[in-house]
Amino acid sequence: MPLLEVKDLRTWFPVKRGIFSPVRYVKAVDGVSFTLEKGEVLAVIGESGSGKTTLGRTVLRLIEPTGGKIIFEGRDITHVPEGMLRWYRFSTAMIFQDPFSSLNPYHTVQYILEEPLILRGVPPKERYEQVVRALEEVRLTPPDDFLKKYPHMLSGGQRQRVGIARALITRPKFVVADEPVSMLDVSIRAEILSLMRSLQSKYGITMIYITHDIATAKYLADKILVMYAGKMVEYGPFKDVIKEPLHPYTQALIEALPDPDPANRFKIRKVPPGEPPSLINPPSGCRFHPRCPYIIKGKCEKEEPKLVEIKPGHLVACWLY
Ligand SMILES: Nc1ncnc2c1ncn2[C@@H]1O[C@H](COP(=O)(O)OP(=O)(O)OP(=O)(O)O)[C@@H](O)[C@H]1O
Repeated sequence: MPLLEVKDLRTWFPVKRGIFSPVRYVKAVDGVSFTLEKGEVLAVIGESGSGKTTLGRTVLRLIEPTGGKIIFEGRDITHVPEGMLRWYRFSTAMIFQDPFSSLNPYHTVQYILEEPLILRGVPPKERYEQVVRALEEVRLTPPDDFLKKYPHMLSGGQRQRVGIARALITRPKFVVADEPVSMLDVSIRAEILSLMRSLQSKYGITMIYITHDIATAKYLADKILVMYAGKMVEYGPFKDVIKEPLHPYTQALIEALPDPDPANRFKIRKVPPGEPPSLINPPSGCRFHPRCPYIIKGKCEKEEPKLVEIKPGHLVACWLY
């Protein structure tokens, strides 16, 4: 049994312009499906506004889904009321993008780490021991140097280590990490991602890693799900997708990676120009068609492509296949 199954998930936000105008929807997540076995990491990739954060928050049931199903450990939790979600809250955690605003500035590191344990009724002595161990695990050592500090006394990287320690201190089974390194200095990103990978594999945590930067996914991802304008356009094992990206959008994301070879620096790349489309009024047919270099006129702008399995576990939604 997979740890997490997400089927045709939809999260639409109603928007109303005036009293008499009809309600329209921002279709932030529009038909996303994937499966995660225990200990697997799924990277969710896409440009800003493609619905990645909404997907992560919906799966954590921080946003009410509009449709589809979320099944965790075989239990359908899609619309379970908050009062009955305690066990799910205790099994899950989130690592946030912004380590500057996600930690309470008035609390010490010790309290920030203790708080989730207090909520779970862990006695004080055990709490202290777990906090010290958590600081050691995220390499904030010696722990005594950090216990009494406040977030503003730490660097960005140190704060994100506290954020990771806080998310993992309760040993969650499933974690959503939303752009955890995008606000950090480039020089420390790899270190933080490697730390996350080592803790994730040590504790067999199942994880969704959200990023707009496909290059950072290599540190963590077993699988990859590429989102464009609320839709999943490609999904499969990380190695297969990177080696042979099928969707023109995935190909563009991979080509847009900085090339370490200076000889290739001035090579013209196939990055499709333009902006991600509006989610209130998305393009007809394939949502990517206005930017696609391989558009099939008369088809792509009219009919929406369905996901098809090209190789075992490797799916793409594109009329080229
Ligand atoms: N509560 C809300 N009400 C209305 N629209 C929303 C709400 N939350 C998100 N949206 C819209 O949903 C779309 C997807 O947003 P989301 O934050 O999920 O994208 P993202 O891919 O995570 O982008 P980013 O990387 O910029 O966070 C955006 O158009 C956003 O404006």
